[in-house]
Amino acid sequence: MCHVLAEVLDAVLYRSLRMINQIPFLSKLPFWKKNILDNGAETIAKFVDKIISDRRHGHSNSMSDGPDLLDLLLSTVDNEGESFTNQEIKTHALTFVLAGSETTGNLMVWIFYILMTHDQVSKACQQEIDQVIPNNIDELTNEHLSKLVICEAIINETLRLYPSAPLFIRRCIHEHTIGTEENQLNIPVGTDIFINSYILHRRSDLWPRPLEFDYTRWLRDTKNDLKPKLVHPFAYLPFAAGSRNCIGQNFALLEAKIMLAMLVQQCHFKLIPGQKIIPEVKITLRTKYGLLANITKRQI
Ligand code: HEM
Repeated sequence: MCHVLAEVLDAVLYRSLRMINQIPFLSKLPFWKKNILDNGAETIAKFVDKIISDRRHGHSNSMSDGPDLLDLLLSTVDNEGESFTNQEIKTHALTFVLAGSETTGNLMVWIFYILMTHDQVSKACQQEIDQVIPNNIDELTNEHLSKLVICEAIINETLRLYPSAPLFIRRCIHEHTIGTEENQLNIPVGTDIFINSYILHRRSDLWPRPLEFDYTRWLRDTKNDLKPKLVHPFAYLPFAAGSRNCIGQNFALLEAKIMLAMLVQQCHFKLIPGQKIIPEVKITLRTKYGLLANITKRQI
């Protein structure tokens, strides 16, 4: 299934970047990886149908302590007592899996790439975690997590240099004219605009020393605990913005902080030398050839 998903994501990206998916007439023609998209979509739909049907008939259970997302989707009713249809459950479940797994997974890869290549960052991170989190703890509490300010800053800075979802599209609903008097650009209603946060986050007019990994730019004010103000409200868009921004952003940041804290507390990571680390966009921003590390248990 992973192989099919990867192929479909690849086809979606190929078609979106060539504007094929955005033009209804072109999107129906049997070219440009359309067969991969159609066959893949069918395979994935069957796979998810089976998961839903197994859960409905009690052949599978939530693997967490309480109900999982699928249980919630199956049991939710609206004000009129109507449940979600199978199609709606399938769409929501798939959206959450697709939007929530590769993005956070790739964020963790980039965080560990930074830690393994930036000694000072790694030391500061480990020191903070060792200070805040007792060795024998089973579960992190909110109190522990809110004290991990360096971890928070490292996550923010990693998402600046390596935003895991670097491309998103917005459609213009009011005509706009942007640019300078000599160099004006008119954007008519209906224009699809690709926003590239990878480039946005590296703009030297918005970020001092834009290519340098400097987590201290995100450290909160020690007196009032406020985050530093951005030079422009839309200078930083790892989770997009507006009414269709990432619904899972708070969950993702919390999940990333917990994983970072537990892994750094328990393990030692060393980059295997001689690797080419090249960022590649396949819907999400990943390392083209993976990231190999030696992981050993820390003596604590
Ligand atoms: C580091 C992790 C994550 C990043 C960088 C990220 C980024 C984004 C971005 C940029 C969008 C906007 C896409 C667009 O407008 O086309 C988005 C949408 C979305 N994300 Fe995330 N995301 C992350 C994690 C998650 C998680 C963990 C979940 C779910 C548990 C999630 C669920 C969603 C959903 C459902 C949408 C669509 C919202 C809508 O259209 O109204 N994301 N995400």
